[in-house]
Amino acid sequence: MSYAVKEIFHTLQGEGAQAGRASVFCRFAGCNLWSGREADRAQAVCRFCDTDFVGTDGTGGGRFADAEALAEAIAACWGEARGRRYVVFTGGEPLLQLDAPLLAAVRARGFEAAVETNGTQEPPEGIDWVCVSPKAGAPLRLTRGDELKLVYPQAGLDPDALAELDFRHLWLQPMDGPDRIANTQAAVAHCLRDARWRLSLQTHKLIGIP
Ligand SMILES: C[S@@+](CC[C@H](N)C(=O)[O-])C[C@H]1O[C@@H](n2cnc3c(N)ncnc32)[C@H](O)[C@@H]1O
Ligand SMILES: Nc1nc2[nH]cc(C(=O)O)c2c(=O)[nH]1
Ligand code: SF4
Ligand SMILES: [Mg+2]
Repeated sequence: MSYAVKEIFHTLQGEGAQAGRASVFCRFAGCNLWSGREADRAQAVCRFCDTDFVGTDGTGGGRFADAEALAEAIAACWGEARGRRYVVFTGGEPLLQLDAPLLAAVRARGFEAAVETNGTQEPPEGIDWVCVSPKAGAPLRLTRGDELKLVYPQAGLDPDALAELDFRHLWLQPMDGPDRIANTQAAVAHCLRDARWRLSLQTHKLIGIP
């Protein structure tokens, strides 16, 4: 299968339990919950997205003919850095494209693989770290994983119900946008009310890295 990739970049994971970890981000093009066009945002299922995932024109992006070609680009992006190699597949919605051959190809190059997903799709076997971020109005099919990251607040998503699912870490991530400050205060207040949840800040935005 070929892959449409918006961008590939080397940075620190900014969010969740792996925050601060050097990572190659492979951002796939396309999502099932929004076209990515601003004109469609108000009608989309997911309306608060902070990401441009349209096309293949970003840094290191392109159309990759097969898993070997994409894994080579990911390995080249990591370069000669020391320590455990780590790739985060995101998007867009990565589970529309991530498949067993690509996981095998990055593993063969020494990578552990993580995914950031909206939870509407079943993942292939063999992902080392699964982060699910459910979206109000979208079917949640993936109800287990390593971390659940709830962008907060979202009308129609009940933290109490989500806390019962099978995840090792539960995060509230304040929704970025015009209400970021109020959303952050609300997330802090919820973490104080219910210590099952911890606060996930988008630390890469705070320090101005990708
Ligand atoms: C751009 S999404 C791509 C992966 C996948 N489609 C998903 O939604 O999980 C990456 C992460 O950013 C989060 N996110 C998107 N827009 C956000 C916003 N405005 N504020 C805070 N987090 C946001 C998502 O919930 C997800 O955890
Ligand atoms: N540094 C950094 N950390 C991230 N964690 C999840 C991200 C994403 O867009 O999926 C992201 C991102 O875009 N940049
Ligand atoms: S599901 Fe993820 S990529 Fe798709 S629009 Fe929502 S936040 Fe953006
Ligand atoms: Mg991001």
